[in-house]
Parts: sequence; structure tokens; C-alpha cells
Amino acid sequence: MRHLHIAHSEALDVSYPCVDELDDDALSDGGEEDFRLEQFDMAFAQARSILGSEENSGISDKQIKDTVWEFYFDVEKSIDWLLGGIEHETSLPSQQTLSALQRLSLTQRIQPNKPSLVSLAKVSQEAPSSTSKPIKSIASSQTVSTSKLSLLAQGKESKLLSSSSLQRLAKPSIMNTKTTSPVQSKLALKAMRVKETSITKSASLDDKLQALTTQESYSLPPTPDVLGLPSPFALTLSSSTLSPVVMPRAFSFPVSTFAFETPSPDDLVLQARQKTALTALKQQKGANKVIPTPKKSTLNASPQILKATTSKATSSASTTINVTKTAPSVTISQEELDLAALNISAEPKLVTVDELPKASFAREALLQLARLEIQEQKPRINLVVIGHVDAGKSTLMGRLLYDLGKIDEKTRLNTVRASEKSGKGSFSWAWELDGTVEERQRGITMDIALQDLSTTHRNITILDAPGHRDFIPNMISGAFQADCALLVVDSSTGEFEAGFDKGGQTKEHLLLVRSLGVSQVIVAVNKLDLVDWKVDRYEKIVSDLRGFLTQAGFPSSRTNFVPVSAIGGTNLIATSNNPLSLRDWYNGPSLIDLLDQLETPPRSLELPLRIPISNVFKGQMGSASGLAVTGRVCSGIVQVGERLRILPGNETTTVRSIEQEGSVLCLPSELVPLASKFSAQVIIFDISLPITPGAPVEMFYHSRDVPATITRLLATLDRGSSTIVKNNPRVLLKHTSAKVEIAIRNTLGSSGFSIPVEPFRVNKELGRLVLRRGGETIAAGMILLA
Ligand SMILES: Nc1nc2c(ncn2[C@@H]2O[C@H](COP(=O)(O)OP(=O)(O)OP(=O)(O)O)[C@@H](O)[C@H]2O)c(=O)[nH]1
Repeated sequence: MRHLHIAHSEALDVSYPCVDELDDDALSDGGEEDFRLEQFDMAFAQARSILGSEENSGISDKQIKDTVWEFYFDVEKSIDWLLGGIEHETSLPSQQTLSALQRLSLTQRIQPNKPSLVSLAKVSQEAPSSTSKPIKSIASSQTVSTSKLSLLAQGKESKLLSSSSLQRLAKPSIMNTKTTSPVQSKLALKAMRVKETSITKSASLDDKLQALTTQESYSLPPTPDVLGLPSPFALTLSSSTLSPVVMPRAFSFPVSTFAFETPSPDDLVLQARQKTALTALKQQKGANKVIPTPKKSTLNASPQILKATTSKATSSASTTINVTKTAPSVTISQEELDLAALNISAEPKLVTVDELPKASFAREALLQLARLEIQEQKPRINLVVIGHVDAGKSTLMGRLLYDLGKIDEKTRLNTVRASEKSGKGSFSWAWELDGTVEERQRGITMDIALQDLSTTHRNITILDAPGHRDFIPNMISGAFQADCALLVVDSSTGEFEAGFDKGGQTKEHLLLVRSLGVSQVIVAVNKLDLVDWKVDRYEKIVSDLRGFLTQAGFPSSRTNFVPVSAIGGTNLIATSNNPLSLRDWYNGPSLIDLLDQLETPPRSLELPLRIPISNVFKGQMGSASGLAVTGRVCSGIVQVGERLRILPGNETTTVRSIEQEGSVLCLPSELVPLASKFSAQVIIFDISLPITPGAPVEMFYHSRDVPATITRLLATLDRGSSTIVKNNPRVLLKHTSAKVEIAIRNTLGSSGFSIPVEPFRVNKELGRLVLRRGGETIAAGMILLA
């Protein structure tokens, strides 16, 4: 999503260590130990996030720490080992056979060239560096991570394939595992060089150490998945990177155990330091306002704290929630590193934090306030602009925004010049919305563009959706946020038919938005200038569309048609300039009149808070090192100072500030249920192949999409009454209504992958879904039972 700001945005600030804030300087000599500690913390936090809580995974912090330590911060290997993926040919040492001090000493010796650099570099490589990636880009990178994780679980190597230009630009389908190679940062390249040297130098020592390995393995209890695995968003919020970090095996190397019989010179030095550290730590205690970390021992740093400063957000139209990540106020000294490495649990680790804001209003008072505000303000509506490719959607919106004074003359002049210079003069209006180089070069919209406009009685957020079939996933993400739709059709000869017939996007878009709950639609019959404003042409198009709209379930009372020419600005706002050839047969409302009459959807203020997170931005809005999340408040109300849960996962955060835009934020007392399998009622679209049990699909729900399988065909239903026509059908054909069972894929080891869903009858917005297969939208419907 290029234009990141959606109306009624909300902001949250988060504090925790951020890997991306480290640069080469942080890796210089003086910071080595601090860095090692941070790296350990980070690896531990990532492993913990991926495995889930101790309670649910059955894997203790200590086990993770020991493993992470032994695999030298290699999260992939550690998880592999903990989940039993590695054949345990190298087993972990017990505390009895190898002290932490000895291990520290060991790692210092066998890693003369700071292999920790490598791990960090891999983190930098994996983490998206952009601070304002489009929603779909970030979602795509999550998809890649997830896919890699599942491959890891199966013990396979992920294969990076190159993709065509179009596929790269489109949101990659989860069905394909195509991805682009990560761009290597300077730091990463440096680290790789260091690593290569390190591996060569330490090879012989590793061999020697291998011989000294002591055998001991943990036997893990089964890992029930009650809370579900954290989503990529939750991982981003709760760890220092934007995605779970899985380091390629090329960078993993066995660090075997080593039973020191006598203290080494390093041990002696470290023991001396330990004494000093303990004294210093005791003196420091009580100096500041401090919060001890939950565990007293070792290297446990998990300070994820969302801090709030202002205001509230209500269940409304599309809402942006900005989460800003601030630099951590954690000071880690050499002493602490030593203490941690020694596993001394006598003293808690001290972490200073800013004072947390407190929620200012009681819930009932807040509800009253929100109701009042809604009454007093112009209703806010989200309008998704849909239609076949090149119908003129962006041109229409660009022209409308200009005529409403939302685009100043200077900007307009620049856009005209730039488009003409590129030989794309006819796209100059579209360029006002299609802002990326790729979109401008190709002359098509690729991602949702957001713009706000105001009519006399409405505040409208426009979501300009791409029409090209390759970008339907992006279009769906816009449709999920919409209250109503503006369908643009090209009336020129042959073009309306191309978009309306099979293979065109007109019907597909209409069916999609309808199945996502949109029942109001305005149809702009565009490019009538190209057919000389012929009334016959207009009426033919209206008649064809009216029939289809009724069939698709759009009530005729909430369907309106308007003849326009986007490029000439005809009948968009004022009707006085309409050409005679139009005025001869049309004296109805202009487009803006129809927009001004759009019905406001009801807002579910009283329902539990639900904010599906649609995007995460780093270093955005408020704090240079911050993290912002955006999402629509589907129901409920949220205020500054409120503590929120991020599901799936086990993270709790506090809202720091509200600026007004897979994971869902909700109140800790009213959690969204998580499910990895559920039943759904779906309408099958005009599919080319019938659906059979076991069909792999991409499931879109709120702003996320996940790989899933239609595991069972439970029944076919009567389309009108929803009564059962046939139980356990063998296949589902096009245009049928059916009850199916859907299972979420992407399993990591034996654990299921759960997502936050609610049945449609409980929460309409969280209860809707769309299914796609091989680039084709095959069904849409609602979740029945989670
Ligand atoms: N003659 C004429 N041309 C138009 C009109 N509206 C748009 N166009 C042209 O149609 C072409 C496509 O316009 P866009 O606005 O990019 O179409 P779109 O629907 O946004 O395209 P995608 O977002 O890529 O699906 C451009 O060359 C426009 O100049 C119109 O009312 N009359």
C-alpha cells in the first residue's frame, strides 16, 4: 500500500532492542561483548517466539538458551535440535559437564573472528530494510519467511527461484514458493567474509572438540498448540527483526561440547570480573526506577513495551494504527555479560524503562465519547474503486481529487510534464495515484492507493484497487477494508465486453466485494466521450450490469449508475459543463452527488476490540527507530495506555500514542479464538476446475492470506435457503454453495499453525474469507465454526 495513511489512524509506540539499529561500529572491538549478549538475547527471543511459550511448547527458557548458546546463536539449528529435527549427532552438554564460563571461554577461542557477525548479518539480510514498504511487500516477505520455516520443518533446503518481472511486482502467491534473493547489505557481505575466514581457521579445532563431545539430550514433551505460533507481525513486534530469522545451513557449523578439566586463563580472568560485577550490580540496585526481567538468571532480555501518549480509536472505517518502536533503554555492560554467561541467578537483570502511560477513560465513558464523536462528525466511509484493467479507475480518482482541490497546481504541472516526458501523457491523471516507478512505466496500478476526500456530508477514504488480474490479491486486501464500491467500466466499443465477459475482471471484482460484505455500489460508465455520449451504448451497459448485479446479490435500491468521462472531468462534480450530447438524455446526479449519498455502515463499538494488523513499518511516525502497525479497527474501541494482546503469539503491548490506520490486536480479556481448522460456508465462483477434497488454496482473511487446504467437502447447500442438498459430495462444481472444512497449512514441526478467526455470526469482518487457487479466485464465504 503506497499511501500508508488511512483515516482515523492510531499509533502505538514500542520499545525493545532493534537489530537494524546496530551498524558496523557496534561490532567494533569495544562493543564485542555487548554485541554478543545482544545477539544471544535476540537469538533466544526469536527461538522463543517461534516455539511459543514455555507453557505451550513444553520447552523451557533454559533449554532454549542452552541450545542457542551451543549452536552459537544459530536459531535455525537450535530450533531444529529442540524439535528433534537434527539427528542429535551433536548433543548438548549438561551443566555438570560444561560450565557456562567454560563455554564462554570456549566460544571465545574457537570464534576468533567473531562469527556472531554472521548471525547478525543474516538477520540484517532477512529483515526488510525499507521503512515504508507497501502492505503487500511486507506480507510477501512474511510469506517467504513462513515458507522457509515450513521447509526447515521438513528438513529441506529452501530453493530460491527467480521470478518474472510481473510476478515479482505482484504480491507473490503463497502457492508458489518463488522469491527473490535478498539484497546483501554491506554489513552482511563483510560478515560473510569474516565467517568464511573463521570457518577455515576453526575447522581443525572443531574436529578436536568434536571428539570431546559429551552425550546428553533433552526429551521434550509433545508441544500442544494452544496459543498458536506467532504470526510474522507478532514476531516483528516481539523480536528485533521483521521476520523469523532462519539462517542458511551454510552458516551453521557444529560447536561441540568441551569438558574443561581445569580453568583456562580466560576462565580465571572472567571469574575475577565476575566478582567485580556482582559488587557493581548490588550498588547499582535502586539507583533508578527499574523493572527486573521476569527471570532472574542469565541473558533474558525481552522488553517489548508499547507506550502510549494520546487519544483513542474507534471501530470505524479503515483505520491506521501506527506502532513506533523506540530505542531500548537497556544498558548491557561487560559485567552483565559475564554474569549472564556464568548463569548466576542471584541478581535480577536490571532494565530501565520509561513510565508506562495509563488508560485515561473507563470503557463506558470512552464508549459514550466515541458515540458522541460519531454523531457530531461527518460519517466516514471506505470506498474501494474496482473494475477491469484500464477501465480508467486511477484517471477518475486523479481527476476527481484535482477538481476537489486535493491536488495543487504545482504538483499537477509536474505530473503532466513527467508523464509527457515518458511518453505516457494519457496517464497523467492516473499518475496522481499510481506513484511508483513500476506503475508509471507499465501504466497500471499494482497496489492499493489510498486517498481521502470530503464531500458535503461524507468523509471518504478511497482505495484505488489494481484491475490487472495479476494483482487481485492486492485488490482483495483493499476490498476487505471497504464499506462500498465504485465500479468503473470502460464503455468504448469492445472494451466493456472484454472486461465483462469471462476472463475480464468486472464480474470477479463485483463478486469479491459482495462476498466481503459490500452491498452498495456506484457504477461509473466511463469513457463515454469515445462513443460520442451515445445513450444506446450507456443503456446497453446499464442493462447488462443491472442483471448481473441483481444476480450477485446487490440490492437494486443500493445500486446507482452514472455516465462520466474521467479524462475530461465530465459529470464528476459540476453538471453545468456537461456536453449537450450528454445533457440531451441525462439530467441525473453527478458522481460526487452519489458519493455524498452513500449510506454509512453501522459501527460495532460495543463488540470486543478487533484490529487485524495489515502492515508493520519500521522507523515511521514519531520515532526514528520506531515501529508502526496499521490495521482496521473492525470492532470495539481502543485508547492510549491500553494493554493489548497480539495474536497468534503470546505478546502483550501497551498503546503509546494514536495518530489515526494475519495478526490481530485485541484486549487481553477478550481474546480472539485461534484455530487451525474450521468449517466455512462458501459460494464457488466460475472455476475452471472442480474442487476436490485436499485442494490446496490461498485463504484471504482480513488483511492477510495464508496457505490452506480444503480438507473435507461437508455438504452442498441450496443457494437460497442454505439447506443441505447433498452430504459429503465428491466434488464441488462452479456456482454451487457448499459447506467445507478448511485447514491452515504452514506447520512447523508437529505444531499446527493457528490463526485468529471468529465465526461470521460473532464478528462479520473477522468471519469472512476468500479462497484462491493458481491465481484464480475460486470461492468466498464465511467461517461457521472455529
Ligand atoms: N478517452 C478517454 N480515455 C480515458 C478515460 N479515462 C481513462 N482513460 C484512459 O484509459 C487509460 C487507462 O486509464 P487508467 O486510469 O490507468 O486505468 P485503470 O483502470 O486505473 O487501470 P489499472 O489500475 O491498471 O487497472 C489511460 O490511457 C487513460 O488516459 C476517459 O474518460 N476517456
